[in-house]
Amino acid sequence: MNNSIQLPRKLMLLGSGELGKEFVIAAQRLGNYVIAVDRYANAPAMQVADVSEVISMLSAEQLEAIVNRHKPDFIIPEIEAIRTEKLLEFEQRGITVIPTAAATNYTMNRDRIRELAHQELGIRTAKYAYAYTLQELTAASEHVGFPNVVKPVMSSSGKGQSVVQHQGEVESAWNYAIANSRGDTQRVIVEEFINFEIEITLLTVKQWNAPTIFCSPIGHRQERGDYQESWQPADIGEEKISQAQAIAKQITDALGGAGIFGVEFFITKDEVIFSELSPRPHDTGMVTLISQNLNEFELHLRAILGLPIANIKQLGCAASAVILAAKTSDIVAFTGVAEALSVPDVDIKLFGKPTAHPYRRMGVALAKGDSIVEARERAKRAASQVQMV
Ligand SMILES: Nc1ncnc2c1ncn2[C@@H]1O[C@H](COP(=O)(O)OP(=O)(O)OP(=O)(O)O)[C@@H](O)[C@H]1O
Ligand SMILES: NCC(=O)N[C@@H]1O[C@H](COP(=O)([O-])[O-])[C@@H](O)[C@H]1O
Ligand SMILES: [Mg+2]
Repeated sequence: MNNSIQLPRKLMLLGSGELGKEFVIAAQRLGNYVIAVDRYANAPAMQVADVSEVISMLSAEQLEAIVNRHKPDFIIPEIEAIRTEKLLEFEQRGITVIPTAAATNYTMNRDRIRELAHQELGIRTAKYAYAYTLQELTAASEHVGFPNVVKPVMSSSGKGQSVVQHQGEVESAWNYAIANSRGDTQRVIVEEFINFEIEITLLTVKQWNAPTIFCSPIGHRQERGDYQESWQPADIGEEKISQAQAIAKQITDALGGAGIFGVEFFITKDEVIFSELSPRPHDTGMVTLISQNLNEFELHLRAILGLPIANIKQLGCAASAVILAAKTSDIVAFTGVAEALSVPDVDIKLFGKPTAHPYRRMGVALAKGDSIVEARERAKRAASQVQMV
């Protein structure tokens, strides 16, 4: 046990959405000082942080200015779209970047992490190819085959992603990907469509001076490349759990550092196929707000600070279902929360995002049940009762 750990610490969070908000709450509960950063004011995590900064996180100069102003002990990325080369510099100056600056660089874009997993570590992934132009995408699609999935190399939550059935749909997939790409790379990845039985997130906790530990697998369902509901535990059998854990260990060891990772897999009848990972809490992992003794945000915090995690206890069948905005609005208000909360073992989190647009995630419903079916049904019903007005 490390008795030399001193609290509070100064944490700078780069990205301040719903995942950051729960992380800040966990950090505040141990009295830490948090600087919440994002591209817009009054972002969810800013509402619970000590101070906030509004900057472009893709700008090296703006990152430099706020790091000099606040002198954090830790820099904790919450999104991918960050000038990660600058994080390498901060790390060299003695600031701890989570999980490491190199890991944030590997996972900023889909191509680097895919090359690490597939080329360097020999991990099974979907067949894939890249393209910089529509012409290249046409050729790459032919190589990968149909149906396939086209995604910008830099994007998240399914932005710019489409399933392509035949050559006639390639051009619109290209245009959609380029229009929704974040950052400055005009590169897309095309992947073989995997007809999986279930997809899971394996929350993997990498610690500085203790073994890597795992949460029980989280099953999820996605639409438009974005998560709609998740549940824990996901029933994939012990053998596939072991296989997924071994892959998650291999790839998180290669990335190094400490913190929680959301490692995503497609599970087919016979195979465990690595998809991608987040070097931070995962959206589908919000179910742990109700399903574990320590949620994914508390686990991330403890791993970062080097605090012990004596046990992770799964508390039984639980589920989450998202609450999405239906239209664009500068006024965010809800009805139906009271109705949703009248059901036992149901909870609602509203993120406090200041504006809405179609499909923007505004909140989440959480539920427990005697079975996964019951927990999912309760979470979905509760989510559908909450309506934006
Ligand atoms: N090759 C594929 N075969 C089948 N389905 C896929 C494939 N790639 C992506 N999907 C579906 O789209 C979802 C989103 O894809 P992916 O995780 O790559 O995107 P993302 O934008 O990084 O999402 P997030 O940031 O929310 O994790 C997957 O969870 C899966 O449901
Ligand atoms: N799949 C990644 C993910 O869920 N990220 C979460 O969504 C926020 C952005 O939301 P916004 O697009 O509504 O601003 C991010 O800040 C993070 O909390
Ligand atoms: Mg994903």
